[in-house]
Amino acid sequence: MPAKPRICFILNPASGTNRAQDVPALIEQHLDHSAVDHALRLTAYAGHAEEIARTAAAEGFRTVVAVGGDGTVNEVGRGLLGTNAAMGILPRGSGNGLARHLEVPLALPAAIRRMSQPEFQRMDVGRINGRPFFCTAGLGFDAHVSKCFATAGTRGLGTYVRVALREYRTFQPKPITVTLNNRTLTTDCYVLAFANAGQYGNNAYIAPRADIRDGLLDVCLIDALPLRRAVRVALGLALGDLPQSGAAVYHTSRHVLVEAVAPIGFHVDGDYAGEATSFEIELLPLALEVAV
Ligand SMILES: Nc1ncnc2c1ncn2[C@@H]1O[C@H](COP(=O)(O)OP(=O)(O)OP(=O)(O)O)[C@@H](O)[C@H]1O
Repeated sequence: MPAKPRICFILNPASGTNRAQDVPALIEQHLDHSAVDHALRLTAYAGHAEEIARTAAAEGFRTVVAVGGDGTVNEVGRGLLGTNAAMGILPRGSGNGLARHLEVPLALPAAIRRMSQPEFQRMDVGRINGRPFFCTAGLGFDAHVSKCFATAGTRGLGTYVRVALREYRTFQPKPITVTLNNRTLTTDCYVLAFANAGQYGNNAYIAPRADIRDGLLDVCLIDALPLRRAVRVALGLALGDLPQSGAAVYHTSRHVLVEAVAPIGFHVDGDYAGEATSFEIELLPLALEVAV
């Protein structure tokens, strides 16, 4: 009898707002143990999931599952790039942008059952200044909010909205030069988002037309955000019609360069990543296999 495929679940106990869920018991109960063997490993610190994922791939696990939110997905995905293992997701974060884009069930029992007999597909991967991202990366206000969110004490959509409203009162855009598709554009950067998948998480659609397998990033530019436009952007994020609203400008590209006079903060899959004055954003076509 051929050996059963092996799945390694990597659980980030710090992810999400509902930490009481008993993930090991749910896996015992809902995984089809006649179809797959599994291991469960816990992260002990930020960045640990990348190491565990790389080791699991080297040990021959067919699928390595990020049990957490987009931060955990980013770490596991980073660890799996260039390996033969596919990434699965059990969504347990507060936003779950990539899981929602890939239509992974948000209820853990259903997501676990699906891992017993997944469908394997490949997806594109983005990179900003050498750091891989799987869902979105960006400069400006969204990065600033992710920095404030990290120290807000609570998580979830409510905290995110509260922090964004507070910071909106004082945030100032910065001048940048953007080069893409053989064109150079001088503009202000309130938000410059690079979307591999369509949403930030929580069904906030920054680039609803993004296709994770098209070999292109959807680039969304908002140069200024006066109140009326801010209301339209918020509605556009919620309704998924931001491209049609006229409140943001869109491009698609495989390679983008950004130069700024003053340092600008950036985020990688929703986690604040520091400041820089030069950015190179690239797309790696179909660089990761996913189990969905
Ligand atoms: N054992 C740990 N202790 C503390 N932090 C950890 C641990 N393991 C991972 N982390 C960090 O926890 C952070 C939050 O995780 P994650 O992004 O998965 O959840 P989330 O923020 O609730 O979800 P989302 O990104 O979907 O909103 C990640 O940046 C990750 O590096």
